[in-house]
Amino acid sequence: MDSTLSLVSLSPSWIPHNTGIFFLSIAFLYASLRAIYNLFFSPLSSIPGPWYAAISSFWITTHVLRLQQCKTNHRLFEDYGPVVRVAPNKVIFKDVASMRSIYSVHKFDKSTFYKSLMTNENDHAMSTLDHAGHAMRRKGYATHYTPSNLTLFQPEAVDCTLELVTALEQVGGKQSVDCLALFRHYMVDVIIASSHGYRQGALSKWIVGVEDPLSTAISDFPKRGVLRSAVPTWAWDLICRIPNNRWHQMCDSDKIMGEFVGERVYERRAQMNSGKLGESEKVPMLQRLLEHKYTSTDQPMPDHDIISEMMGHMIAGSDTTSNSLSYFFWELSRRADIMTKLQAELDQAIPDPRAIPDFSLLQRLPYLNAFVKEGLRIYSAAPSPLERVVPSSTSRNGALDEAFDLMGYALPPGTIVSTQGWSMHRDASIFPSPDTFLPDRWLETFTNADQLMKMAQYMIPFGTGSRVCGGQNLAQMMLRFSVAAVARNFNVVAPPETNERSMEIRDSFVIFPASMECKLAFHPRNQ
Ligand code: HEM
Repeated sequence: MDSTLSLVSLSPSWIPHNTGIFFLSIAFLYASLRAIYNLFFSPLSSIPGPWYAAISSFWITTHVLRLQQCKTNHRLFEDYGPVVRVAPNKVIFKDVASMRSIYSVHKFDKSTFYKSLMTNENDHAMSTLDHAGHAMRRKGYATHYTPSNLTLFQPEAVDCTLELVTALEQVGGKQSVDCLALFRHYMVDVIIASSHGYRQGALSKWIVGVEDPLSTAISDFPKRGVLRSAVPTWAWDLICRIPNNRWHQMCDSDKIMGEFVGERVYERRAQMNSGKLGESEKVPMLQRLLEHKYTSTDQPMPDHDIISEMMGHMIAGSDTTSNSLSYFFWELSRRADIMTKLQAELDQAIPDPRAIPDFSLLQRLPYLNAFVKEGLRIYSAAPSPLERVVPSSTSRNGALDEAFDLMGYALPPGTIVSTQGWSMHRDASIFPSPDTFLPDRWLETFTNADQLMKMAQYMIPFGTGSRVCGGQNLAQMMLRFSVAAVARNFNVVAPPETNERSMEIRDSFVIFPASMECKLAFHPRNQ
């Protein structure tokens, strides 16, 4: 009894008079104990990496916010080897066998990072985390992007590309154009043509200075996402009220796209219901989704899922392709040697510069293909860590709490694990002089078949495994159409403001130039 009393009477003297300091001390003690646990006692303690990355996520977050995550991770691989702990619960690796195991064999679920890519406050294929839920969604759209189905949309792709050439001719090299915007509008037209089945005319509007609100919304969406994830909901509602039209437009980008797609969904459903749509082999993706039934429920795909899926493809397909193209042409503007070889091949293959050949012919042009592959190696649009989560069991017999073996390290369930294209594509043992843009490394010779196969295994510009880019065939087609048509018709010149510094790569899942623009002049060639 005495002792209890003395404890009670003693306790106030244990608590510092200032409660703020008391709670700060508790927080500090907790953080220190956590840091000690993370550093010395966590199951990930034996994995190489800087100590400051192991104790908290703060360090890697600063690099994410500085838009330098890929380069930072790459330096870590150089310093610590192919497996690195980058945060208390995050491990990155650079290894082909582990990559196959995680993305293709075990098909780990995605990390919650992907929720930041949700559209219309709803999931689409890319943001669906779990494997089963994703498989159901992917089934709805996958056939749209098969090579044979895309062949049906070649006329639209060619039309859009000819419009691109005409637009550049109108400018006539007299002034430079921002390629990020130019190719975004081009890709919006292509994607809308194949997914909705009509011409948006975004590029023709842009070239005469008329805004296309849909293209603006697509470009605003990622910026909105970054802001949206950084502030709490109540603060988001407040900052969206800042009285500025351009600001409102950015805040509303998700809504603008949602309304655009929503209207088309209801319109097309009405046409389908009234039997106005005849039988046709050429079916836009929207119609495919409207006819799709989820296998788990045998119910039609709900409209809000269709809207989000359509929006997801607009976002996934436009800035990725346009940013890659901008970097491809920037490279051509400063590498006369490459442009000369490319134009020599194109001049022969495309005698009439305005007659864009069939895609099957472009696929057979060795230098064009080598150029695109090298472009996707160095300027792959999404070279960031593709995060997955170690599940509670990776064994076939369903044993629980089994650690996953990653190159000799046991990763417990819940660990976030990833590889990044940036580093796979810059592995010097596979790609000699990895930072040099060298299309010739991809050209077949009598002796390099093994080397080419190895290089192909390390190439993941479109991701890999069950979550590989759904639109990669469309992207591959459009990269070839646009490079062939533009390089056949124009020489590319970079004005002084477009230089190493302005084009330095920043990454926020997708890459973009530090200056947020890529101005280039396209001078018509003397044919
Ligand atoms: C150069 C252009 C492109 C690049 C570099 C690229 C890259 C990628 C990557 C790396 C992923 C995988 C993300 C992950 O595993 O976490 C992905 C997913 C996806 N991409 Fe692309 N992409 C491009 C163009 C396109 C186009 C043109 C479309 C369609 C119009 C598209 C639609 C998609 C979709 C739907 C997904 C999600 C796939 C799924 O989970 O089912 N992409 N893309």
